[in-house]
Amino acid sequence: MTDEIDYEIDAEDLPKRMERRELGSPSVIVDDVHITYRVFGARRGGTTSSKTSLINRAINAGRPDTGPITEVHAVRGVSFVARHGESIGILGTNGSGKSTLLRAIAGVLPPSKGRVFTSAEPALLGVNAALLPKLTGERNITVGGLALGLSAKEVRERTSSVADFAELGDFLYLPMSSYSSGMGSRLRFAISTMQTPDILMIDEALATGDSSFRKKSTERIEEIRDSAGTVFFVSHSLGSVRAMCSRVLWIEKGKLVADGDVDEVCDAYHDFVAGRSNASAGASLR
Ligand SMILES: Nc1ncnc2c1ncn2[C@@H]1O[C@H](COP(=O)(O)OP(=O)(O)OP(=O)(O)O)[C@@H](O)[C@H]1O
Repeated sequence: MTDEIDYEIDAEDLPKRMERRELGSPSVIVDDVHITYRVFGARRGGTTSSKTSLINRAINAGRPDTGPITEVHAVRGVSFVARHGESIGILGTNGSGKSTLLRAIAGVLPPSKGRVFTSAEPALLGVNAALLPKLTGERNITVGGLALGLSAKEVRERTSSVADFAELGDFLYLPMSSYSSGMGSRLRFAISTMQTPDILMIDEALATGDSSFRKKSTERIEEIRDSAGTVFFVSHSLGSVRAMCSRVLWIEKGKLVADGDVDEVCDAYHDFVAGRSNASAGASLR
């Protein structure tokens, strides 16, 4: 499908490419990681056989019936090593396992098999980053800053610069539920980077930013790389990945199909998506 690549960002809107840097020691080691979701109550394709469901029924007698269980094998044996100073783009078509992999690296989802080692606790910045819609922007900055391990004094000192970065204006004192999606994602980015994280993981969070915010956030990502941090960046925008990343991982159906040079992997991914979309257009004409 063509909408899997975001063509809406103009090339001139994008910041200039990030400079190459000397790479440091490993910051993240992902070793043959598999992640399987178990979905309860699915109606079709459940993994329970009639024999096991009989046993389950006997064991669960008297408990509420959750129905059969379907397993979704979202990540299948992914391995790579990330180093300090790298900015790594993660590409893949819808449902290929990008967000799942990111959440496993962040420690939010335990792998069902394999291991993840990180040199520090990663800061996961995603569309679902835990900000509380009923609280004002100001309170969210306080809660987010404390959750990142800053002291109350540090949070107070940094609140106005976070609000300025997120361009909230007077909305700072209004509940987040009144924010536009762009404001929300700017605030998420500003909070997640109020302390320079060793490992920053960004999941589509810049998609709603305008070009000036993209420029500012790219500069902030550069600063994080300068301080020898590692940045992971999940995006459907090939332009942003080309501009912001020094390496690209491409995941398809849960498997790592390419890991390497930004232009080589982006070009191959582009051709793959274009080929799929041509094939489906051909199929619909028949
Ligand atoms: N909580 C969940 N429970 C069950 N299955 C899930 C869950 N989250 C994701 N999945 C499934 O795991 C697979 C990978 O999903 P994931 O969100 O990681 O893909 P993605 O590459 O980030 O997709 P997208 O680009 O559409 O955001 C998909 O088949 C999805 O349906």
